[in-house]
Amino acid sequence: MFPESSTGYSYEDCQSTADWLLSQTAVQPLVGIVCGSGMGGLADGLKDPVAFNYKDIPNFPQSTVHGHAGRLVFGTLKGIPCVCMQGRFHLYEGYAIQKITMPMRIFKILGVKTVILTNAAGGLNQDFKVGDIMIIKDHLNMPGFAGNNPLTGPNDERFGLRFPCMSDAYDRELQQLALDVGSELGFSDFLREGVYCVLGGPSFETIAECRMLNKLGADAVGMSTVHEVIVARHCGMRVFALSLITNKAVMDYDSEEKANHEEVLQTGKHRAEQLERLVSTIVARLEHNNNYA
Ligand SMILES: O=P(O)(O)O[C@@H]1C[C@H](O)[C@@H](CO)O1
Ligand SMILES: Nc1nc2[nH]cnc2c(=O)[nH]1
Repeated sequence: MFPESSTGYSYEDCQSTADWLLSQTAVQPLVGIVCGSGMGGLADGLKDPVAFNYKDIPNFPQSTVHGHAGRLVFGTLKGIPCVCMQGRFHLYEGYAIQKITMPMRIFKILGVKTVILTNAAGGLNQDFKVGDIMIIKDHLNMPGFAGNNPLTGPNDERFGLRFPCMSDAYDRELQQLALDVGSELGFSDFLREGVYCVLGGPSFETIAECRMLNKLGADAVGMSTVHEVIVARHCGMRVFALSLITNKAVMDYDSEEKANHEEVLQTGKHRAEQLERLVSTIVARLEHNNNYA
């Protein structure tokens, strides 16, 4: 039904990839970061980086999308040991959903307690502007409605429960921390909260689809993150996620705007500096609150 949908990676496969990585770096990460389209600069902020190309990591898929470098970078951010995916995997690249989410299980075995995910998204909420940063408070999992969920297949209890709860997927303390940090940094004017909806992509949405998603309660639409969140929560890591609103979803038949990947990457560059400050300050505060887990 879906690409290789019944064949995930076994616990042993994930363990051997994690062991391989740990044998090559002294960094034992407590925080895992996933960079969205055009946001790879987040990884460049890591001190004393040790980087691996995905093609050199056993069992790892390859990045195929412009704006996703395809490197796993270990290092410290404000003194906190981190691992950063400079490039993620998407359903539309043709990978099985279990494959695109496998790095979350590697994070878990590496010792990561908190995962911070970023993405580029189209703004459906009419109050949002291009360049806004939306703290994700909840999601709509459209591929999941059609039966494409990363936890499909045999459940290995070493990762987590067969039926994990998702009503607490996005950690509320971390959302509040991000609001506080954003306010201190003077970012409140472009910091928002909302619901992210994932679709399969790679085509952008029609006008009718955008209108429908907005009516269903989505504030932003994209092609990632939710699958990773489900797998990260399944194995008990705390999750914080944010969307950079890179373009306004087209909701009006008179509009001349057309969604395109170049605009997405451009907006990422514009907000890169603030995004990096927001994320690194949140990471630093995780230490102060001692709230890794
Ligand atoms: O990896 P993210 O979700 O940031 O990437 C978004 C979705 C598509 O991959 C791409 C469209 O421009 O950006
Ligand atoms: N599906 C979707 N993904 C995006 N990623 C960045 N912008 C968009 C968008 O408008 N729609």
